[in-house]
Amino acid sequence: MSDAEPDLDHVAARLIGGGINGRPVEDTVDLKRIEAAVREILVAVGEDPDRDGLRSTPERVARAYAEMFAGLRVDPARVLTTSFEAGHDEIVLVKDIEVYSNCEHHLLPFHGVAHVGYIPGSDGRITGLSKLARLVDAYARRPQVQERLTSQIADTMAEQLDPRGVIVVVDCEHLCMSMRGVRKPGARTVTSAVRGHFERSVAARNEAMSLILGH
Ligand SMILES: Nc1nc2c(ncn2[C@@H]2O[C@H](COP(=O)(O)OP(=O)(O)OP(=O)(O)O)[C@@H](O)[C@H]2O)c(=O)[nH]1
Ligand SMILES: [Zn+2]
Repeated sequence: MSDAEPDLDHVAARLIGGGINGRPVEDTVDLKRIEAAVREILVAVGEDPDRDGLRSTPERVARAYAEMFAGLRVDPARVLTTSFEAGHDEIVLVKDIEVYSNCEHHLLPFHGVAHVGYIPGSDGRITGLSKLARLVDAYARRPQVQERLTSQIADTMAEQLDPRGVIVVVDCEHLCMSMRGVRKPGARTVTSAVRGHFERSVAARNEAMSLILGH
């Protein structure tokens, strides 16, 4: 057992509020393999992986990757299991949830916010607000594309909350477009996914969008 494993358990457990799908961390994250790969990359770019500043870098990167990709070890459906009786049948919206993810094309970060809303089902049951932010994390902490991140959040809410409608808007800057390649810092990508009532009703979509935009 390496020293890092309890940390990984802790990270994954924090993401979902307990449990990591019953699978031990060492089944899903091979820290030693990441370390070896990072060492290879350092050699390949012309660095000396044994110089003072870089000696612990492969190990640090392995731990960072395990944290950034902890969502791969989380069952997102289990994040939304806490629900409360509230008799609320209007929009519930959590906005400006910070998103940190990595694009699966370049393994470079994309960063921004998610706005996540739903209209409870006919039983009026609601979920804990923090669980919506945990759900965003569970999908963001994987190699991702923003479109899939957006629809996965919406689909899991639609399946688990049995709501009348779901709306998810994600607004991010992709570092693969800023610091390399086309080099357009500041360009933002906005994606949305609507389910149920929000698909059918322009008025409901407009209401949610004005809450998101703060009008
Ligand atoms: N649709 C979508 N594209 C993404 C996302 N993240 C990165 N990309 C894009 O993925 C594409 C990969 O394009 P490729 O031509 O295979 O790779 P590349 O030569 O590195 O492309 P450039 O970034 O244009 O230099 C780029 O256009 C990226 O901007 C995302 O979340 N969604
Ligand atoms: Zn990219």
